Amino acid sequence: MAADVDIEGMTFLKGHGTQNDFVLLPDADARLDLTADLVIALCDRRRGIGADGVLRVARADALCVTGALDELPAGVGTRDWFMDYRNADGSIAEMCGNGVRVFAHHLVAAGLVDGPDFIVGSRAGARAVHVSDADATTATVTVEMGPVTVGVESKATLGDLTVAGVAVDVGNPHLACVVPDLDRAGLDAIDFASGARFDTDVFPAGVNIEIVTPPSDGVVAMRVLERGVGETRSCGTGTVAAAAAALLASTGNQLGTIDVEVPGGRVGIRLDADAAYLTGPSVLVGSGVLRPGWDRASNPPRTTTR
Ligand SMILES: N[C@@H](CCC[C@H](N)C(=O)O)C(=O)O
Repeated sequence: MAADVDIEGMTFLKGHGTQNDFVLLPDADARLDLTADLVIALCDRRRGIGADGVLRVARADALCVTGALDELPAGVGTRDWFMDYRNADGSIAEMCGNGVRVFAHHLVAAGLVDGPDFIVGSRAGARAVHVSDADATTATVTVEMGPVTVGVESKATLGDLTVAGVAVDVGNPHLACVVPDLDRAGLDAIDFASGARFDTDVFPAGVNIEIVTPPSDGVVAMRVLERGVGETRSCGTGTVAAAAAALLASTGNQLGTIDVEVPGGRVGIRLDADAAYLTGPSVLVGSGVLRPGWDRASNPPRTTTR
């Protein structure tokens, strides 16, 4: 099947999970040619809809047929709904924890699944979800996030601050830096605007960087610089990485439960031996239709005022 659907006239939805926001494109048969340029235009907060990323809602087998996927990732069934995730810069990432919650909420709200428990496909593999308290606008979603692997120690430099952290694989790469004695005021003051430097030998495909306070009363605070996006108000996989690093730093063991506060809200994390679980909100803000010519009208000819 060829990519033969035009973005003009297509329906979209806008949603967010703890203010990590997404444009959802329902495209069950994966007929849209979802290029990097198109993703960049959609995510642009001035000339597009504006978002941290795009979630194409497609059947897994259709993505294989059109070549968006080379093969079905581990555990994903041919007819599973698949979250075809793209970062705002057009790059493809393996997983998005906030995105999965919003994606699953949309499937329930649109009547595309039978019950509250189902599988969502991602490039990192199958993710089991449980959707509760769902209406057309809000829901709470728990996602089984797969195994979490803590790797080597490494460092990141943001502005004039260099911090130590650990590599954490949550299906996508993270450098989670728990900074001793860091409080919320100190976290707020860190310069995220100029990006970060990190060891490209450790992270050849780039990395998401979390700066995290030590746990206090079962809660950590976190800010994140996302690969392919910049600073976002939340990152679901990042909260799992932060939880594992914080538990490891404070107890010597990455297993347990902890809440993670991000600028966009709060999520709960449980780390078991074989998998992590992320519970948090989803909000479907609205939907609309992309008008003819919107993607060509970004640079209209200048008009002269006399
Ligand atoms: N915001 C997401 C993560 C999105 C992918 C990430 N930027 C990457 O490139 O790995 C989340 O909620 O997990």
